[in-house]
Amino acid sequence: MVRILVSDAMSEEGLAPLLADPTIEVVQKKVTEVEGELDTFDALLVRSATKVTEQLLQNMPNLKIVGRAGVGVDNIDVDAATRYGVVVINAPNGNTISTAEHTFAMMASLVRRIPQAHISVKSREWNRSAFVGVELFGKHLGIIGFGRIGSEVAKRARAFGMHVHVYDPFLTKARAEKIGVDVCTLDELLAQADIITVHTPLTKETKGLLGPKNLAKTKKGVYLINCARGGIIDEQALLSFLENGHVAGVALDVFEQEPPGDHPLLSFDNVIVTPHLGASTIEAQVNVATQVAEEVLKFLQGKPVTSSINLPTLSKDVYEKIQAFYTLARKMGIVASQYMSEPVQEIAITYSGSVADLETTFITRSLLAGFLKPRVASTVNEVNAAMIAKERGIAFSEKFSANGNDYNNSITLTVYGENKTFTMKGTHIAHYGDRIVHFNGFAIDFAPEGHLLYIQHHDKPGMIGKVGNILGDHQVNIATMQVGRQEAGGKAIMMLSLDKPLDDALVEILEKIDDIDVVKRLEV
Ligand SMILES: NC(=O)C1=CN([C@@H]2O[C@H](COP(=O)(O)OP(=O)(O)OC[C@H]3O[C@@H](n4cnc5c(N)ncnc54)[C@H](O)[C@@H]3O)[C@@H](O)[C@H]2O)C=CC1
Ligand SMILES: O=C(O)C(=O)COP(=O)(O)O
Repeated sequence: MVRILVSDAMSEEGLAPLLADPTIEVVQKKVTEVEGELDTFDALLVRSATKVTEQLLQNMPNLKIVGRAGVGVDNIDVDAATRYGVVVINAPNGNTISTAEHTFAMMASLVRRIPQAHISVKSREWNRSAFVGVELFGKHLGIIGFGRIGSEVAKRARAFGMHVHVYDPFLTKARAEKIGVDVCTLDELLAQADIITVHTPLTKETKGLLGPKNLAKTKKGVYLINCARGGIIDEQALLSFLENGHVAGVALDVFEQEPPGDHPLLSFDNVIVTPHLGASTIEAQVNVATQVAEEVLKFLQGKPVTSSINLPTLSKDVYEKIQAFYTLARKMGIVASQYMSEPVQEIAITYSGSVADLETTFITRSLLAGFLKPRVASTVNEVNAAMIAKERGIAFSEKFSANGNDYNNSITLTVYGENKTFTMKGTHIAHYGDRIVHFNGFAIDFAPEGHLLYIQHHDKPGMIGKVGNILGDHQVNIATMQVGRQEAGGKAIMMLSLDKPLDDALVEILEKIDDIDVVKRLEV
């Protein structure tokens, strides 16, 4: 039974695919309520409240995937998750419209002082002159961060007759032209805007983006809005610019600390606030929960996920094309790692023929994961394979060749060790399967599967018989046997597929046979 912990409030309708699956148990509780059983969960679904720290990941050794029902993953230690081989996915567009609408609601509320007027009337006052606002029409709106939400805000602003200025260092000219916005530098935006709204993620670069220096560059009487992440507008700096009257008003949905407690910003009449409600609509919550539920389900069924933060993104089409090579590469990695039972410095992979045209990042990661698996105690998979290889000083490279070298497709793997170099070549043949067609300098043809026994010997009459007799005497059945040699009477190899793994004693007996140089068990 797969166990999924849903530790923040999530739409039941969205979670339906998981709740309906009889092989899955969904536990909807806070982390603190299940401390004794954290090691039993396979998946963790969160919103922004749960902090997925390295400590929590350590306490959940069975965890395979974290699903964020929303956009921001700043509450998840993605680096640590990657190190532990845990996939992190989010639901990137389910709450875009809701957050853009909330931003706009905040903007209108801010300039027309609706929350303040509301409190006044509820207090039985009728003070029309105290709540004179300004129009949005004709004003200059500065949007910092022009991704999904920023661009939806821009559409709405244009419908209100506003002039839109955008700052986003990663926005391509082509996209800006297509949307028809005025792209400017941050300084230009700060100087021109009557209202500034931020829609970036919280990163090292955006933390404090609107701090004392940049706030000083804004127009006197500017309005500021943050419906993205607390800290993009520096709260301390904001206090002084409100105190000196430079900033006319602020709308905040998010805070550096949530909840903000008794924060001095809350005392200002011209600061309006909501408790991180950007994504809090029925529609957005169904959308994001559905997106993560479907993705987690796919992942648990071994299918590719499309919204991973720490894995290359794969569409279903691409996955179907690479699937066979992904499996072949994994097996080649496992075999090579056992054959090269010594420290290695470099793994070079050449993709030839039809496979060279495919998205190979994932195939390479699969090969690396296979290679590292027998060597590392912790989980190793496509998420962390490249990182673990780097940590262990193993360089890897990919080369591509249109020519399949006698095969429609092939993957050639060369492993450079401290004392020797090992090469193998594999191919995938439709309706036939994975074959290793070159091994350690010998042409051969075997399936990289099950309990394999590799023997390197001198090409002499009777060698096959000797090996066969010893295995037979010890009740080890040989399922298949392939042989290869470089030249008659020279070096030769046998690759046997056995019905059960060989024990150490039998390996020693085989090693003692005259003219046998190498005996290696390869478990795939
Ligand atoms: N208040 C709420 O409940 C919600 C808040 N959010 C937050 O809104 C923010 C934006 O979300 P999306 O639009 O979906 O993300 P997105 O990834 O589509 O857009 C972010 C944009 O910021 C830009 N950017 C990155 N670094 C920048 C920098 N240094 N300066 C200027 N631009 C920069 C990126 O190029 C990108 O275009 C995120 O922080 C997200 O967590 C999202 C949903 C709900
Ligand atoms: O999606 C995001 O980034 C949000 O900020 C929404 O947060 P929430 O899921 O409402 O806690």
